[in-house]
Amino acid sequence: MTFLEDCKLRRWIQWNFNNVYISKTAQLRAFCNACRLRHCLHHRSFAYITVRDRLPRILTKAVDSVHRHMDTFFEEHGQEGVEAEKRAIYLLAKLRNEVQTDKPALPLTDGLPDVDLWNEYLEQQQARLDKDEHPSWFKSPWLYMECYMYRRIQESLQLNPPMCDFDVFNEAKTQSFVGSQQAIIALCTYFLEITKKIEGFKDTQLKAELLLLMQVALWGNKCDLSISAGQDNSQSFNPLATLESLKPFILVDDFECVWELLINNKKNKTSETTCARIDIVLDNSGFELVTDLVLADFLITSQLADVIHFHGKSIPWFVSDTTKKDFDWTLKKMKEANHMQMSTCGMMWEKNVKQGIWIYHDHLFWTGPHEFCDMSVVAHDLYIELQKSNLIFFKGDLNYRKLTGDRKWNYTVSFDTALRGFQPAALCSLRTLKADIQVGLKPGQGEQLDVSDSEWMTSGRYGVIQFSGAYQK
Ligand SMILES: O=P(O)(O)OC[C@@]1(O)O[C@H](CO)[C@@H](O)[C@@H]1O
Ligand SMILES: [Mn+2]
Repeated sequence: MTFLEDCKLRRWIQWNFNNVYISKTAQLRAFCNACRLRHCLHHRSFAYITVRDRLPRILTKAVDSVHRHMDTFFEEHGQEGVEAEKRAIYLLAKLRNEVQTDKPALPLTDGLPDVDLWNEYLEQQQARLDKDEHPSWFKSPWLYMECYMYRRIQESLQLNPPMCDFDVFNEAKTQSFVGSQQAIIALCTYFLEITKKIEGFKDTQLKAELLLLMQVALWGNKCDLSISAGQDNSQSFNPLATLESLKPFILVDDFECVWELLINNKKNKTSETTCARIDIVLDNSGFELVTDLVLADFLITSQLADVIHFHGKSIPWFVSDTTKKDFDWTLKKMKEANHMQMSTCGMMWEKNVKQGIWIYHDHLFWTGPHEFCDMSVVAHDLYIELQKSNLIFFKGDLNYRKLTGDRKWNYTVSFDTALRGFQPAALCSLRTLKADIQVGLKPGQGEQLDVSDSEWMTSGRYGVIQFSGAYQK
């Protein structure tokens, strides 16, 4: 086919696609292929198994959590509280039925500030389908529907005061922290030993400790209650003891890029006025949050950073993601711990917050439906804020899916390409693989893993330290 013929064919396909002259199913498949978003159409896909099995289990646990709270609510709010809980349980059970029977997604009605954004997104999804078709749990993009479920959980509570601030995942998150005590003690003990000697450290020693603590923060991402559908998966052993054995499971290791950026920043700091800022887009509370706080403290103590900005979630999200309440509770529990190393860290961290060295944000964008390449338009204020950073760490799998748009990329597509223009600053993903999407691999690397370990993309056994530095300020 000549170049001219190829161009004509492409124009014809595009014209047909735009003019919907192709059958509905072919259109939907063409839509899937064109945007390569992952839907649940394929009954063996991880997306399908998630929506069919895991999301209903998470909703059942949410109902159980509200149920278990009934007595407390009666004591606090009397019969009005009990009635509110019953209505919330009804809405959660209705949501579970909608998921299991592939009902159409519904507009939100709870009046929270992001309602219009969510409902406009729903309208955009609808506009891509025929009039008699509707965005639904098994036919619409997995990323959107999974985020939408957590926003509907919030609606179930928001519509029934005084349930608005109830966190259906709170028990699971606090249990995850309590169950990880030994690992937290081991990590804090190690970290405090570093802080005693760090003044005399050469750059090579700083580099070695940064690598170690970034790996601890990477593997801390295994402790995620969405993948376990709420089943406890605390960190039960010393996280430092397994780092060496886990190294082969790091599929992309851009640590050197991160180190070069940070140490050059530190050396080139012109004056005391220039402030080296690092942002951490948080993921799960519990043990993973503690690994992030230790990493953040190391970045300050080593003078690789002067200020750390944390970004958490504004509502309970993907079961274990960190909210402001979780962040504050974790610092308080650390400080109150009856173990010296934990309480010492907790007091240091509370001081960092009080002195403005650590700053916490929870922009609504992080609990919205959008991929990160939409941020500069949908949440321009947040994009501008992130442009002030020297380096942004993105923790976890959901952030990785939103960074790369949850497309079915080929394994060897570059990370920069998959970001599709999302470049507020240099960024580094610390992610354990728990969804079937991965970019930036070497030729043959993904195919080899397909053969050696069929679950390599979803088991959480593998991880990446993946950097993108080409950005326009
Ligand atoms: O972002 P995290 O906590 O690392 O993982 C979130 C997660 O468990 O939830 C989704 C599947 O339900 C996937 O994105 C991923 O498996
Ligand atoms: Mn998470």
